[in-house]
Amino acid sequence: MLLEVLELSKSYGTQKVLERVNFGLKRGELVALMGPSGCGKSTLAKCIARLEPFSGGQVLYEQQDILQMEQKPFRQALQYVFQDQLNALNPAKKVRDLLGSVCRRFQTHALLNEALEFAKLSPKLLGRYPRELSGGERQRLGIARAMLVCPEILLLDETTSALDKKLKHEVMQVARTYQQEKQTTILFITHDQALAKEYCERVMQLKGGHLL
Ligand SMILES: Nc1ncnc2c1ncn2[C@@H]1O[C@H](COP(=O)(O)OP(=O)(O)OP(=O)(O)O)[C@@H](O)[C@H]1O
Repeated sequence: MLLEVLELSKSYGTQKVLERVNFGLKRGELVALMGPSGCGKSTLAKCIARLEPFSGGQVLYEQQDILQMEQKPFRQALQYVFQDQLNALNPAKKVRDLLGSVCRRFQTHALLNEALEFAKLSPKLLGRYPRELSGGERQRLGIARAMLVCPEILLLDETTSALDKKLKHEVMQVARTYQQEKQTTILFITHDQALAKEYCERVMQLKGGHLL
């Protein structure tokens, strides 16, 4: 297993959101995480991405406890793409700089064109601010930024929910091509059962704090 979630529990105050959740992700898998609104899907992804502390259990990446990993190798291993890209992207930076800062940080300039192509983003958009993009373009920009890091694991949190049918499929095709070519492991959080069935190898259901 590339990633193992063991007995993961998480509460916000007195509200128990996740109770002893267990699952594993193999290298190169595209897996959907579904469940009713508010059941804890984003919370689970954020715990795995170290964006939320968890109350119990462990997450192992290649058998290492993620909480023991240094920040840089951890970010290199795992990228989380937020649901709300308008808030996730720095509004003062143009697309070129938003992508460039990732390239500089990870010295992967050669990947810029590849990421643009993968994400079906026109180079014409490089001079625009995030607010000057459509919702779909912003979502794809979020994915392109994460791709530039070349992570082993991508967590896509409802990256298609605000999009129309055609764009949903475009985003999923981008994700699946990337997964197949790079053997990236993708956890795709969605409410869209048809999309999950069409693109994902398996579907996990979260309900009442447990995986069914
Ligand atoms: N920072 C927070 N502080 C307190 N409670 C929170 C916080 N974040 C989420 N919650 C609560 O935890 C529960 C799970 O939220 P979460 O966002 O993980 O659900 P979700 O399954 O991703 O929902 P959705 O499908 O609607 O996006 C909800 O009851 C939510 O109100």
